[in-house]
Amino acid sequence: MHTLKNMLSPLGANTNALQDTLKLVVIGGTVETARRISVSAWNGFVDSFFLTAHFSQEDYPYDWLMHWLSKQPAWGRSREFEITTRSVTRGGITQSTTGDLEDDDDDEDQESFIHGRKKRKVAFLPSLDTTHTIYYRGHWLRITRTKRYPDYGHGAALKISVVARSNDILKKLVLEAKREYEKDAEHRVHIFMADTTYGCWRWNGARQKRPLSSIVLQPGVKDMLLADCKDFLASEDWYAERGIPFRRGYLLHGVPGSGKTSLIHSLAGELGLDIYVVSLSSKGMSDNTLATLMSHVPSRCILLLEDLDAAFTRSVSRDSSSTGVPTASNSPNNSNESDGSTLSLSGLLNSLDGVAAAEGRLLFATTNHIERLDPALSRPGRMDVWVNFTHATKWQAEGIFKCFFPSNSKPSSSSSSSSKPSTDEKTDISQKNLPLPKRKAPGHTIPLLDEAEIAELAKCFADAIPEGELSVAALQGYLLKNKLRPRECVDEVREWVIQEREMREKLKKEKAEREKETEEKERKEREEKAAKEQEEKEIKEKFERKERAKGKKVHRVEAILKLEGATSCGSSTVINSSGESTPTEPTLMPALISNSKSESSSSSESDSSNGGIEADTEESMTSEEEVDKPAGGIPTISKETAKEKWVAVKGQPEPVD
Ligand SMILES: Nc1ncnc2c1ncn2[C@@H]1O[C@H](COP(=O)(O)OP(=O)(O)OP(=O)(O)O)[C@@H](O)[C@H]1O
Repeated sequence: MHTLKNMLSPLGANTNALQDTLKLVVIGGTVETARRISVSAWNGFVDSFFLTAHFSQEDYPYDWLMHWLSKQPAWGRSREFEITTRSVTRGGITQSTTGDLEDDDDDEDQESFIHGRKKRKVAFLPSLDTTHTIYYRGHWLRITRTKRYPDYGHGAALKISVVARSNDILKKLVLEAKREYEKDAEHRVHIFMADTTYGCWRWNGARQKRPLSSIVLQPGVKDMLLADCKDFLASEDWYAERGIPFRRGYLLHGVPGSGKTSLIHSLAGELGLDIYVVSLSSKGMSDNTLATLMSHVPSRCILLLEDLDAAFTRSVSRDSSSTGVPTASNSPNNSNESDGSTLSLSGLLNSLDGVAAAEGRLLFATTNHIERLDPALSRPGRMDVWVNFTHATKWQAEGIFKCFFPSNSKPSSSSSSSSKPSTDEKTDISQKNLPLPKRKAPGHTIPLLDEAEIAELAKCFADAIPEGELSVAALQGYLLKNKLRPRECVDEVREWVIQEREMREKLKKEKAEREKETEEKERKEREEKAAKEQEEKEIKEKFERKERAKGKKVHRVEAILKLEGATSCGSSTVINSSGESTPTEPTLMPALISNSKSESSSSSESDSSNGGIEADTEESMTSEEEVDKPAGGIPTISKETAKEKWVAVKGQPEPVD
């Protein structure tokens, strides 16, 4: 300090202020350094005593823990946290926590609406990049949530540290979180979609399970499928013993709106499996991407390939060279051309059952056009069970009517016989548990009819529905419109069927007209293209003929000059590629040069002397004559020479066309 004082003394009165500033800087720096040292020492201490577990968003334990954390009362007291009304986890479960902003006395079972909109509940979560401490089973947990790729909006990670001798506490924590997560996710089906950009699966939401009884199919179909799936999932050892790949494929094909997708969703709920959806025609799909996706499918899940035929409007051949690039003949959808999709059928087949393909999954594929599928794709081993979905039968119409209208559970005495479906002998076991009497009455008032009346109405409804003409989705649409008027719905159904028919006829006509117009347009385009091509061809031919004619002239002049050179004491002429000649000897040559040089002009003169009748295409003929008869008829060489020249020209080999 003394030295500093000595150094600053020449500065006079300002010295004191400067000294104070410097003192502050030195003290501040020392304090900050001490703080940093103590923080890093503390971190070192913590790291050496704490057990730390890391959880990545890409894996399930992250979801379990986030779900568990969202339920911890500690967040209600925390001074820094994140509030969200979005789904807390991949499970899409928004939890009512201690910090819930809604009234706590809201009945869980009661639907709560404000102005027709459902009230949103909020969840409290650990905020990003902050370390939170919560107490769990006699231990203090330090929890840090970070985002690894903030720019991409995903890739979060969780770090949990605890002071403990063994990692039992962390194991207990993860198990508890898993149990709670699974309990809450019990009533939901998780959907994952293929991300073709990154070649990974993205969680797309969790849907409420759909009861299998709400799917109305011909008797026995659902039972058969459910039993088959259950049997498969339970037979891993059986497959292993026989060396058969542990995979099973189901091909659901048929008309649109017949319940293919709904059935898969329902089966997933029944079997407790997640659904992994791949749209083969999506942008950027390639053999490699598909193979990567398939190799990351978990062992017990449903893998759904939607609209299988759509992918192969681009590639119908099993040829390994097939790149999936559309061709004129097999590509009705030319927009695929530039979508970057390079999926080939062989690529798909390899990813389905190649060495890297996942085992233990149930493969479901849907298509509206089974006839478009390559037999290699639908052969047993790839697609073991085929189910055809048709338009609604009367039996289905009756079933779906019963699904829509609840009845009070007391059957009337008069109707026990008529309450059975008309085709009672075909009893679908899964259809027995239709949720009719058990269903909770929603907010709006559906008149509760007794079972007998419902059965009667359902039968009348089915009678009015033509067999195999309308889709179940169309029937559902009609019933939805009349969901509060079961009786009127039946009274008006015949009228609706007529309207539907008319509408379908109209749409069919419009479609036919559109197709005709498109065809006409395409035909015109083809014709225009052909005409253009023809025109271009003609121009090219004309040009080539001209070129040939020029070539001939050059040859002939060369021949003449050679001939002349031979007769006139060895004088020589060099003719360059453009047909111009360069005399090396003056003897006789001026006349020859003028002859050869004036060829083009003489040609045009000759043309004009013919009154312009000879067009370009005839130019070669005219030129030939001109070589024999020089322009203006003035002989530039002697008769004898001309004769020799004629002989020489005729002696030239004709150029091959
Ligand atoms: N057999 C059925 N039982 C119950 N509901 C059905 C049935 N078929 C269709 N639906 C209803 O129709 C709607 C469309 O059904 P879904 O999407 O399952 O048909 P899809 O056959 O998969 O059609 P697409 O081939 O066009 O994909 C759904 O809301 C579903 O509830």
